[in-house]
Amino acid sequence: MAVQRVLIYLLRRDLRLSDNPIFHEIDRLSKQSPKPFTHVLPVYVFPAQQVEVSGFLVDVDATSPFPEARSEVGKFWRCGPHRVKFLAESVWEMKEELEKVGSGLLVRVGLLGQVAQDLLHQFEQKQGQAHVSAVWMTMEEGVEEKREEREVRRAAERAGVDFKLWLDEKYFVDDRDLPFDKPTDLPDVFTSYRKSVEPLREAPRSPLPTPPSLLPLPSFIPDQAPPFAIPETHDGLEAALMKPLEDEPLLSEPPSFPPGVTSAHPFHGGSKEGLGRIQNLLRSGAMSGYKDTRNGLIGTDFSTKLSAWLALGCITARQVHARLLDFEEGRDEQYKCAEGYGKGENRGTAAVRFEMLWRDYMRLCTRKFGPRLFRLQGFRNDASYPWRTPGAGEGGAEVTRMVQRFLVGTTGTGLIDASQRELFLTGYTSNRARQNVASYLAKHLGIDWRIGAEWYEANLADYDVSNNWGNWQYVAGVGNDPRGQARVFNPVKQACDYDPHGEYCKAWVEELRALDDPQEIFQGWKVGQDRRAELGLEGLEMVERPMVKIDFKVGSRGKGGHGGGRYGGSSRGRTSGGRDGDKGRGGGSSGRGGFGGRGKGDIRGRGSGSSHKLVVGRSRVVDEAATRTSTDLS
Ligand SMILES: Cc1cc2nc3c(=O)[nH]c(=O)nc-3n(C[C@H](O)[C@H](O)[C@H](O)COP(=O)(O)OP(=O)(O)OC[C@H]3O[C@@H](n4cnc5c(N)ncnc54)[C@H](O)[C@@H]3O)c2cc1C
Repeated sequence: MAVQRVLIYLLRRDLRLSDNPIFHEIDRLSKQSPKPFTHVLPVYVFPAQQVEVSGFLVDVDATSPFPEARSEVGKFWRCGPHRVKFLAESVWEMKEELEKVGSGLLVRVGLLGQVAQDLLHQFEQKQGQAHVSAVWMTMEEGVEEKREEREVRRAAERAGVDFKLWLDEKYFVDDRDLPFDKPTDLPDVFTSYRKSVEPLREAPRSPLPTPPSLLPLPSFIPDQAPPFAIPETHDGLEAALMKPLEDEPLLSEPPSFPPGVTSAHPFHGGSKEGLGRIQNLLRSGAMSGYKDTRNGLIGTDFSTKLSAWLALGCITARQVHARLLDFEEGRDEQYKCAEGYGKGENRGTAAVRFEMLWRDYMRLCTRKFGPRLFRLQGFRNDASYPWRTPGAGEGGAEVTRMVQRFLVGTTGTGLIDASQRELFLTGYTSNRARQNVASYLAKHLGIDWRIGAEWYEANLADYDVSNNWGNWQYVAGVGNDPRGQARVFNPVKQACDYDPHGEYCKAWVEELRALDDPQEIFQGWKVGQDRRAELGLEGLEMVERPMVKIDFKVGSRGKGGHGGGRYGGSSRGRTSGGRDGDKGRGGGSSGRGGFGGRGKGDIRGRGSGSSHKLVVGRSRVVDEAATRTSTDLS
């Protein structure tokens, strides 16, 4: 029997068959004679430093050889239940899709470099039967991801096997079309970058076709290294990934899912649902209305909700763009009943392209600044802010307690508490809410913004290293925001603008449902002592001891309108100006278990009792003046 020439393809955040440069190339090469490879082994590795893999242990006595996948500052699980589920679904669908085209997917756990080394070693033992000709994978940004690439390269070199790092073509503007050569040439202001690649509608390349079939798996399939075992079903896989998170939940006393509320992100992982979502948005008209609804808070359709599929590479930005073009040019009859069909680019479709360019930009910033993405001083390398840190130092205990309340959503500021509970319970919260939460932690509380970024990493279904850490930096004032520390969101004013009747806050913060006056919903502490018992608010820490009292006169606003359905459903967000280009863009570890594990995740907790005015960065006190600043900016 002829020796099989095997290509190993290590999948990462490129979990799709269509518009995938590696599968496309495999398909092309398989038509050549002689073929460079006779067999292909696609492999997905759950990376042990990012995803907790102890749930795959088979032997009860076995101890995981890997440290727990916990964040650096807060010690949170790095990949919480919502992303675990979305990821498991995406990986499993990838496996099934590959099986349909004559291939398959090998699922493994461990450190990518070690797994690669182990696979290559096992193949070496089978010299007469199969020979690995090459290892391919796509390139990612991020410190860990780069380390993984170096380790896989080294493993391949040691085994005398070719290694190739591919560009993952999942972004809007292809790297090969960037108007600069070196990462350091990326402008530090988004607008300058945007202008350099405009017109956006002409910028992306066309998606690559889906291979109709693939070369088969090799006849020898290497084993998973002990002490782990890989489940053979999707349910088994998800259960193994969930186990450590269930044994030690992110919060010991989590908020419960409030009655009558539906998730704004009820979606599942995998390309099929992602691509279907783009079509639904176009058919329903939601894509065309996006510019006007994107600052909404309630429902599935105020924004695209494409982020989680984009983050894992289940879909690509240029697939979104291609479908927008089909709609705009009137080339796809399925959209013909939707407003704007065949009428060219509209405000909504243009705005979606604009946001996808932000995603590109954040990724390019990671490439430019490397490890500074994760540093407290940020891209700006600004060490001037007196960040407050939890832990043993002076005032550290109070900060620890504040962080616990921030995580469970009992701060006393309605919008922040609603968003934090929504995030924890559903794995999603809107961009508007994210901006406010980040600004609240970093600027109103002056607390180390990395704790917030880590909490988002743990909870977001759509976590993306560049988007998350880049946006946190941006809002915290240490990233690539030309306005830096001057940009502050007043979450009370923002609630008035984007949740004028308090529907969103009441949906997620059940304790506030007895209230009608938005002024009280957004700032529970404004409810008079005499009414607290009657309204069931007596003894609530968030009402009696808000972490900060952020003033804003509700009556002074009055934009009116709000997002439709009560507590969720498929309503669209309210129409509101929001930002315009760059202008309004806003916008000490506690040991194992971190804050959530030990915290009294109490809705009616005792708390530190401290309620204080805002202390931020350079001793700025956010008051009426800052409120005005916030009004101007967002
Ligand atoms: C503090 C903070 C943390 C964030 N963390 C993440 C994260 O981990 N992963 C993530 O994908 N996005 C993150 N974002 C960006 C943004 O909030 C989400 O992309 C968006 O809310 C996802 O919902 P959507 O798909 O409906 O977005 P839409 O409004 O429909 O936007 C379409 C797409 O454009 C991209 N996009 C939109 N806004 C941004 C932005 N500000 N920066 C970069 N790309 C953007 C996303 O890929 C999104 O899917 C963060 C924003 C903030 C302020």
